Amino acid sequence: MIRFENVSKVYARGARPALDEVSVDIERGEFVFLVGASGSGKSTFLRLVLREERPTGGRVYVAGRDLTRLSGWKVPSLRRGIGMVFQDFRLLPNKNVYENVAFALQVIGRPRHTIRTTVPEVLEWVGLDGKEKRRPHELSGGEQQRVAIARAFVNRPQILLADEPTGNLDPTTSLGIMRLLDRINSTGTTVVMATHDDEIVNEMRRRVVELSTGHVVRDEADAEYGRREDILPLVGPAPVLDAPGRGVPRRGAPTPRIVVQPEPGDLAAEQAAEAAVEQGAFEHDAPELAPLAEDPVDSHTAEPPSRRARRAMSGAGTGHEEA
Ligand SMILES: Nc1ncnc2c1ncn2[C@@H]1O[C@H](COP(=O)(O)OP(=O)(O)OP(=O)(O)O)[C@@H](O)[C@H]1O
Repeated sequence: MIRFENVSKVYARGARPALDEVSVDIERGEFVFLVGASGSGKSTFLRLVLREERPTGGRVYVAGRDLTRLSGWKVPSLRRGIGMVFQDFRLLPNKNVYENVAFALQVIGRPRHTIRTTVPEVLEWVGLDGKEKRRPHELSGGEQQRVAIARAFVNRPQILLADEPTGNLDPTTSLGIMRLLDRINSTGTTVVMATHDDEIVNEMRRRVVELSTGHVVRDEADAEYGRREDILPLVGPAPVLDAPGRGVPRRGAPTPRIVVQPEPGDLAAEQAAEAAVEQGAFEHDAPELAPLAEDPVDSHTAEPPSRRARRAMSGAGTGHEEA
């Protein structure tokens, strides 16, 4: 579904390559974590998949298309098949929840009756029914991220890219978001998520591609955030290694919640608008959406997140059983 062949990217003012001879093959339906220190090249990787940037060397293939040769007028059709979720949500502040999601369908020319049925369905699926009329500033961070995910998924893309989607959320809220992404993945959508969240990666145990100064230094199935020796604390008591999420220092501590006003050139809006020009790129048969059961939005459970995470990720309530 996504193939990088010896891909290098040197930015015009970049001192060193942001990516250097990177080769990665991601199959249809995979869930892949992109990890690595700040500046290691994760966002650059995602931008190349979206054709926001072009490689300076090598080839990038997405859904069988060679993006290095893709003409500009075909880029909207490429992006129509890719949903994108960001750390800072990027919702339209003057539109309510329903309108934020409906907008993504309006700009690609979906008929009104389709929008009227699809939007409530996807909002229920992400756990936001009853909140359709709220504006982004009336929602918690986790709820805003659910709106952003609904907007990215409403057109049923083949690929969902997420750049630090839990970066502004607390661990329990992050877990709800991960369950949602897991569930989206279980419908057949390929998910690639850049993250610093070691707890999430360790709980999910999916494929991990680790970048370091633009090189792939690890590509491992069912993996943890870092190698064991990398996540031991330098000082203090030894962590309890048989209790995931406990005693392991978090690298990506949550930052305060923020609501970002989209720039005039907001990518999501731009993507959607561009997509209106182009039709029919990545249609695929998506399974029926069932509501996301029993997953409280921003739950304030007294249960420790790590215990809840283990239970959720190990089967009960992952959403797989309902799909
Ligand atoms: N537009 C740009 N122009 C010049 N250099 C850039 C540009 N974008 C990124 N870089 C550089 O490319 C390298 C990789 O950046 P990138 O944003 O891909 O890293 P990252 O792993 O996503 O980092 P973070 O985790 O902080 O988001 C960094 O050295 C960065 O300074």
